[in-house]
This record gives sequence, structure tokens and C-alpha cells, in this order.
Amino acid sequence: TQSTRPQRLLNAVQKKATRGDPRSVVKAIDDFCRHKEWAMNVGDEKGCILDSVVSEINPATVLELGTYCGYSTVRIARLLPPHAKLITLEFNPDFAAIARQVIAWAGLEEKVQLVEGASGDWIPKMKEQFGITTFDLVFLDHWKDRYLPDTKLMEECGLLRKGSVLLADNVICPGTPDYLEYIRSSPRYESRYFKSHLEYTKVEDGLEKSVFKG
Ligand SMILES: Nc1ncc2ncn(CCCCCNC(=O)c3cc(-c4ccc(F)cc4)cc(O)c3O)c2n1
Ligand SMILES: [Mg+2]
Repeated sequence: TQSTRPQRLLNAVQKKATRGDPRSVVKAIDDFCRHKEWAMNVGDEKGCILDSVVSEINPATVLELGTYCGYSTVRIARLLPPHAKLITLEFNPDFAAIARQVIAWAGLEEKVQLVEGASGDWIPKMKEQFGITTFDLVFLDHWKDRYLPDTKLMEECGLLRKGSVLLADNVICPGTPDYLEYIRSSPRYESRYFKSHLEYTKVEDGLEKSVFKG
């Protein structure tokens, strides 16, 4: 049977990266996507911005919306302090299966809980299912038309506290215009745009970092 791109990405990780070494997993995926097959990971350039935001916050609780193959999951989890928890939601079971293996190869299973399902279904269940009170950091990288409804849902479910940070990928390409309009005009958020490029290309893209004011 034909392999899928995520399977070929996983093969590259298992061939080129060292078990238990997250940096080598990140590098193997970036090399694969730059030189073999493009894939929609946040990538190395935007990944460095993600790293700096994670390091600045030093979060105890992180929610990632849209796991894909686990690239940003590994980037974030490798920087987390002991006992910190990253919950990552993935809708597609095939992507989830690949991501579990990428996360395991990096040796980060202890810090990561991968949940299969849609953000709209799971956000209202976060508190009861995972004992979460609020998230210190949310990384939005899922369906671009779900960024706004899911942000409103997180507000309504009391999952954001004063100082919670939302970091949104792809606000230029593919683009999330309704989310940007809302978050930049809302008095409840302080937003900043980090100009960058679409992963592995010269196309403009960027990350929007927004701090919830409570
Ligand atoms: N609700 C819910 N809950 C949970 C979920 N888990 C997954 N999903 C569905 C997410 C499906 C993938 C989302 N990501 C992207 O579509 C994406 C695309 C590009 C891109 C593509 C082609 C171009 F030509 C240019 C840019 C680049 C990126 O960096 C992207 O992140 C969920 N949905
Ligand atoms: Mg993305």
C-alpha cells in the first residue's frame, strides 16, 4: 500500500534522529520538509519564535490545537519544566497515530497527552476530564476558521486566566482574518504580531501572540 506523507516523515525521524533526543527529532523533520517533502509543521523559523514565547512563559499547562505529526508538540514539550503538562488535540486518527510515535521517539510521552477529537467537543470537557483549571499557554494551529469560535469557547469555559497567552500560527497564510479582527480589537487582549514566513518557504506568514487581560 502507498505510504502517506506523515508515514514518510515518521520514517525520516526513525532513520535520522536519536531516540530520546528532541532536538534531533525537530532537525530530522525540518530537513525532511525542506529537502524532501513540504509539510504543514510550524517549521524552524516560526519554531524559534514559538520557543522564545514558551521559554518566556515557562508554562505549567499548555493546550495545543492541531497536533498533525507532533513537530510543534515536541518543540514545546522539550522546553517544559518537570511536571508541566501539554494537552494536544488532533482530529485525524492517522495523524494522531504518527504523532504518538514521533513524541515517543523524542522521549516526551510523560509530558504530553494527545487527545483525539475536535476542539469544539473537547474544550468544554477539559476541566472535568483532565483536571485543568486554566491554561498558561494555548498554541492554535488547527482549522483556521476554528481559531475564533474556540477562543470564545475557552473564554466561556473559564480556561483562560489573567496572563494566559494565546499563540496563533498562520494568521497571514492561510490566514485567520476573523480571529485577527476580534483579538486585535478586543480590550480583553494585548496582541503582538511576529512577522515570519510560511514554513520552509519565502511566503509571508506570522504568529500572533495575545495576552488575556481577564
Ligand atoms: N477543530 C479541530 N480540532 C482538532 C483538530 N486537529 C486537527 N484539526 C484540523 C486541522 C487541519 C490542519 C490545520 N493546519 C493547516 O491547515 C495549515 C495549513 C497550512 C498551509 C497549507 C497549504 C498552503 F498552501 C499554505 C499553508 C500551513 C499551516 O501551518 C497549517 O497549520 C482540528 N480541528
Ligand atoms: Mg500551522
